[in-house]
Order: sequence, then C-alpha cells, then structure tokens
Amino acid sequence: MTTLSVDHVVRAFGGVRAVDDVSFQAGAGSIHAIIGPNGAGKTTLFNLISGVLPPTTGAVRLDEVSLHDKPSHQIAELGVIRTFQHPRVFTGWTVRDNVMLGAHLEVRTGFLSTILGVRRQRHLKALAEERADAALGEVGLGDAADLVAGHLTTGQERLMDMARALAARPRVLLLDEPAAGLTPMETRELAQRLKALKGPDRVIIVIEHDMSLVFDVADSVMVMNQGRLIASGSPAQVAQEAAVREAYLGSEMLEHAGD
Ligand SMILES: Nc1ncnc2c1ncn2[C@@H]1O[C@H](COP(=O)(O)OP(=O)(O)OP(=O)(O)O)[C@@H](O)[C@H]1O
Repeated sequence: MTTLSVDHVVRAFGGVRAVDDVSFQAGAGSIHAIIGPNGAGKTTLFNLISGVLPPTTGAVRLDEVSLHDKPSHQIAELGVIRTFQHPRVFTGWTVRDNVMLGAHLEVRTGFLSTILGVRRQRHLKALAEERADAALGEVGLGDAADLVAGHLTTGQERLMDMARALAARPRVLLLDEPAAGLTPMETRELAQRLKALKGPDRVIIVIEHDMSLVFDVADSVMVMNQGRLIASGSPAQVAQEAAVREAYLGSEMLEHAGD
C-alpha cells in the first residue's frame, strides 16, 4: 500500500517557521484532511511535499523513495500531483486541452518526426485525450470537455484543475482548498466525487477550510496552527481536542463538531 511519510519537516522563512517539525504518515485508501487557521503552514507543507520548496530540515518519502533534493517535475513523475489554491487556466484552450496537460505523455513535434514518429505522436495524443476525458468524467465535467476554458465558473475551474491532476494518474493527490469558490450544492457534489476517488493505490490529502466538507469526507484530520501539527485523528476526535477548539475559537468548526 502506498504511504507518504513526512518526517520532522521544518521550513523557515527568515525567523518564521512556517512549518515547524511536522511528522505524519498518510496511507492510501483514505482521505486525509489538513485544516488550520490562515497562515498555519498548510500550503507551505504542500509545497514541501511536492518539491516546490525544499525543507530547511527533515525528510519526505513516498514508500521507501526519498523525495529529498528531487525537482518538482521528478516528484510529479513519481506520482505526487497537486492542485493549487489559484488554478492555472489557459483561457483560450478547450477544457479537454487544459486537462491533457496533466496526462504527462511525451508528445514530440518537429521536423525530425518520421512516419513512425507521427503515428506514435497520434497514438500518444489519443491516449492523452482518453485520459483527459476519463478524468473530466470523474469530476463531473464530462459535458464541458469541448468548451473554451475561459467560459468556466470559478467552481468549474477548480474541478478542471482537479481533472488535470487526475489525468496524471496520481499515487499521492494533494488538493489545495478544492471547495473554494464552489456553491453549497457544488460542494456537496464534490464530497461525493472525492469519496469516489479513494483507492488502494492512492493517497489523498486535502487542505480545506470548509468544515462541512472536511467532516463529510475525511477519514483522518490533521490540524495545524502556527506551523505545528497540534492534533490528528478522526474528525470527531480532533474536534474534541482542547488545543483545536482554542485555535478555532469563534469559527464555524465548532458548529460541525457534533455532525
Ligand atoms: N515564500 C514565503 N516567504 C516568506 N514567508 C512565507 C512564504 N510562504 C509562506 N510564508 C509564511 O509562512 C506562514 C504559513 O503560510 P501558508 O501559506 O503555508 O499558510 P496556510 O495555512 O496555507 O494559510 P491559508 O489558509 O491562508 O492559505 C505564513 O506566516 C506566511 O506568511
């Protein structure tokens, strides 16, 4: 079973320890949520796992493979794929073409293409289209494949970004605030779709502020505050922790604690 291990990871920016000695293991087959107030270090942690930033100290491993010192494209090739808080959208392209970017297939063009090369190129393109369409189906955007991406709503852009990640066949799927900008109905649909993405070879980690979504989909929850992991466990367990209640005092989390 695929396991992502984060071992005593620290990331400092000057005097600020944005991620401060965080350790956890996330196994496949479950949805792991990371929650915490603004500035807690959640996105920085994703940046460290996906190789966008190197940790100051500490290690990240996918099964037995160390991700240390690997550039982000190599980490992506190993199957660690993320979405962003602000998805990158090529507004003039179709939705399918945007998603095909995630398919990670080598499609070469140029004057050196032989007949065989052209055939291979067509084959790879068809394969990438197939993967893109399957991924769009998984997020419920199958009907939008031929639309120009610039016409999508914010919520649909997020789903398209998720499809782009799925087209890369992730072993570790890192979703940064997938419900941001979604309507309540879209969020409920997203919850169903996220649960359907669970698989024995796929680790899913979701950063999310929408507590109704977290409490609906997460099998385990990690709570960050000021760079540190202050609690982890089942949603019901963490909601009862005094430190968590303090970090979230006055916020909507407590309203969902009894759900
Ligand atoms: N590149 C950077 N340079 C300097 N400081 C940074 C950098 N990136 C993040 N920080 C700081 O690290 C801390 C954690 O930020 P981070 O964005 O990881 O938090 P977050 O939990 O994702 O917040 P949010 O929920 O608002 O997205 C903050 O104090 C932030 O200002």
